Amino acid sequence: MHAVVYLVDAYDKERFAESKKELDALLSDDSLATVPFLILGNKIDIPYAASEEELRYHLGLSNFTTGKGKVSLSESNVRPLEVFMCSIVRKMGYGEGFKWMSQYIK
Ligand SMILES: Nc1nc2c(ncn2[C@@H]2O[C@H](COP(=O)(O)OP(=O)(O)OP(=O)(O)O)[C@@H](O)[C@H]2O)c(=O)[nH]1
Repeated sequence: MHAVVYLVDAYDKERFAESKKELDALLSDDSLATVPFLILGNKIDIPYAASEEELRYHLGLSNFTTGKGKVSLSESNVRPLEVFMCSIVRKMGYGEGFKWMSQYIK
């Protein structure tokens, strides 16, 4: 596997704990230890949806993301991981996420 794209419903706040549990299981999977993780917070077209900061907090990623834009991690042992907010129905946000992720796929 070259990458993981993890799509979270940012509107479904009651299930953030469940999302965190699933994500933690993937993050601790040895076979995925070096692959980039793109976390997408979907449904931001709905006003009640969580903000990026809120989603990071609930998924336990507040101090864990590696930076947007071009961040070279090849010299380090750090796994690329970033959160991008999106609305799939509005076709927005995820393009930036996939672009970010593509720089880390060998
Ligand atoms: N408002 C909005 N609705 C969306 C978006 N993306 C998908 N949906 C809608 O969400 C519905 C799919 O429901 P979800 O609950 O997200 O699907 P799921 O993840 O397969 O189901 P669960 O595992 O039960 O969460 C469909 O009606 C989609 O049209 C989005 O960006 N904005």
